[in-house]
Amino acid sequence: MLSELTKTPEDIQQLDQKAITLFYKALKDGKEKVNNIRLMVVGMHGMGKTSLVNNLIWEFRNKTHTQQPLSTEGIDIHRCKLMTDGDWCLDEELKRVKYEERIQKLVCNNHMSKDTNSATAFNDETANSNERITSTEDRETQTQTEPLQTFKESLALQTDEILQHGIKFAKKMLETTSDNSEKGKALLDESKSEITVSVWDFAGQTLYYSTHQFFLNKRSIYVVVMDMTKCLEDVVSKSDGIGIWCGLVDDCTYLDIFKFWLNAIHMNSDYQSGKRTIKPTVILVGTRKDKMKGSAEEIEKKMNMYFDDALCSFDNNSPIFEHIYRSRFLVNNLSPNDSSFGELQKEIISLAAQQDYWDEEYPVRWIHMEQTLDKMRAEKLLIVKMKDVEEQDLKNVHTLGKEELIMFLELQHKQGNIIFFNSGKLKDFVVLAPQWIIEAFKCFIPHNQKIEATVLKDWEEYKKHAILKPNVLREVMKNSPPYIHQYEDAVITYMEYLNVIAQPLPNADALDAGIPHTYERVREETSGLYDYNPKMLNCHIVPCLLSRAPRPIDSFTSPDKPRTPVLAFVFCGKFMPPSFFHRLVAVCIRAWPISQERDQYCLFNGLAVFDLNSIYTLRIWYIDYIIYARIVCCSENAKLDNFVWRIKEVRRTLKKSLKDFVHQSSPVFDEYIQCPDMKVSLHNKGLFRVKQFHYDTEISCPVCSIPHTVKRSDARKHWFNKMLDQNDTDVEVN
Ligand SMILES: Nc1nc2c(ncn2[C@@H]2O[C@H](COP(=O)(O)OP(=O)(O)OP(=O)(O)O)[C@@H](O)[C@H]2O)c(=O)[nH]1
Repeated sequence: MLSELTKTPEDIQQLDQKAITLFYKALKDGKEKVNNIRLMVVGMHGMGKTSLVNNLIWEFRNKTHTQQPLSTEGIDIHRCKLMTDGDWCLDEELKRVKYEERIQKLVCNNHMSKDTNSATAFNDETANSNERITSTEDRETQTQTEPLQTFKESLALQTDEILQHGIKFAKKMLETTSDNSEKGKALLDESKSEITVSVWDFAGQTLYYSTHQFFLNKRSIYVVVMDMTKCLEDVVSKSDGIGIWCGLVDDCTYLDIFKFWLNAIHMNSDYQSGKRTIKPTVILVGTRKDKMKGSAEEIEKKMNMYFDDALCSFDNNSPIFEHIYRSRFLVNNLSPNDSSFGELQKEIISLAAQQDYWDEEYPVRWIHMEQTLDKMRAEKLLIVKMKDVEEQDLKNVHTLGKEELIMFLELQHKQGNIIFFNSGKLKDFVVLAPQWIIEAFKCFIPHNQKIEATVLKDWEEYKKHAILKPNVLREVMKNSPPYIHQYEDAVITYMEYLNVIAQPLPNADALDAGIPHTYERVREETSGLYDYNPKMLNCHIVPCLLSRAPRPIDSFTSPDKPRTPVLAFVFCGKFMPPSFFHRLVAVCIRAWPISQERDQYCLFNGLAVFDLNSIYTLRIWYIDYIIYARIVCCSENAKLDNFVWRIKEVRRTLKKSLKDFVHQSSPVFDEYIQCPDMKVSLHNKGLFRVKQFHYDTEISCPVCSIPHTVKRSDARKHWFNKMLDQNDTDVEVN
């Protein structure tokens, strides 16, 4: 019943009962509506994103701001607040006042609640019913929660100090106003506003796709920026930043880039099929209006045609359309006083106000911890140890205690403000500035680092074969900024978690050569996968750097040897970021030894081979939006039927990993089997949707020269369970 009065954050509803009880207890001390808008400005390098962001923020537009934002090459984040006229100004100097006001409000509310106790009584009653549900668990949490009265008293003691600050602030603002500054007046009026906008200016690195899950989420409003002077079909030239684009496709066009961003937004949107939860969050913005020819009406029409053409390249029933907001904007960034910027600001706020998360309520007593994190950020800390956060918590007026602190951090993570995982080694760190993760990723990408002569040879091997030996890792760390190398453990842990790097297993030869067989087997709960950590093989592989071109896939298999049909994971919307394949390779590297040919790992750009045992190997490769897998036996006498349980296990590992990479519950890929009679595996030919065999016992093959059908039993042989014949559902193919 409490949730009828309180707009419970959706993220809370997904927590367990114990955490929910803890949250409601925290709410009893006061709650506040939180309306933070995350605005993600995305698009390719040079499209005009930064210029657009500058025109949206008062200080940048009027060039009054000298202080550099917390910035990395990857993303600039500006925290803004609304002024009375709807314009946005930087929030930095107001932060302290904002916290004080929020606390004052809590104190007032609590005083009032002494007189009119109905709401609290209701809360108490509901909480009591919660207590009844989880009585034993709750006793534990109760001991961690400071009594409400003590909290109120400690706040009351602080009230004077808070008011003093409030008065000081008011004076300061009046002084500004006496300078006839319109802005000063507006700020003073509006300092009560609860709406904040954090504007994220993304550089165009598609290479960092593995990290996008931390930035693109369902709690964001997106502005996708396109330069109206670039034709959709034009190939992006190297000087336009293809290095940054980094091989998503060769010869990629502006249309590819547009589609890349919309697909990336969709994949990270937590869209649930069937539940129709997509609400438009994407605003399309065209830049360089000044360079377009024609009347105002004509150029508006051209902009609409441009975006219509771009959107029409998606399939008819694509969910992408549901993300797109009806209003589009055309701007000239060189004209800061153009009214379109104000209109865009208003549209962003109104769009955010329509989202499910708008007006969600959070405990006011979390303000201190928010402030603590902000203070740490102000000290330019991008990442901190969890124990430091715990220490700070103890110093706060109201200590949250470990359990509530963890819940607070997990929710901050879900909102995209920090990165925090309460599991494995990751729980020892709190990433205060999510862009740190891009910095960490970047140090593994060779650029013009100065390399010690003693390491040069291994460095060259790293660039060529993506093998990161400990000395190269040390060198990479040495060359990185202090906030990276001082946190080397965290860098490695996060990069392993993201499957950017992986430690290989020793293969059978290495074991025969006397390398001890006792691996430390660590279950990383965060990845859900077993992570063998053979200490003696201390090197890592960085799959996204694999550049060696593979031989044709059929040179790896012979039609005369026992082999499974080709299993294909076909991505919906004809889009799969290459990083999905790289991450899958990382998972496989941890699961099975990498096959070797003439003492070289069989790892290529787009293809990898693993030893499942001494005679069976797994090949995985990808082309465009399809990932393929085939298991092959090198002994003519062996029977695949004797290996069936391992084959199914391999499929489950591949499928589960791909599912984990996608941050939404609706399926984004489908499983297909290639015609088992095809001698040579051809890309996107002779593929049969496995679920189709639920309805059909055989399907005719349109590809093979000799007309034939593919039988259900043949299609499902090896990779799938026989029981599928009866029990397969459309949701899960086991
Ligand atoms: N004529 C004209 N030039 C523009 C417009 N918008 C941006 N520019 C220019 O285009 C260049 C690139 O603009 P940026 O805003 O830095 O582009 P970006 O997308 O942020 O690029 P990255 O920061 O590299 O990702 C700058 O020289 C801008 O002055 C526009 O509307 N009209």
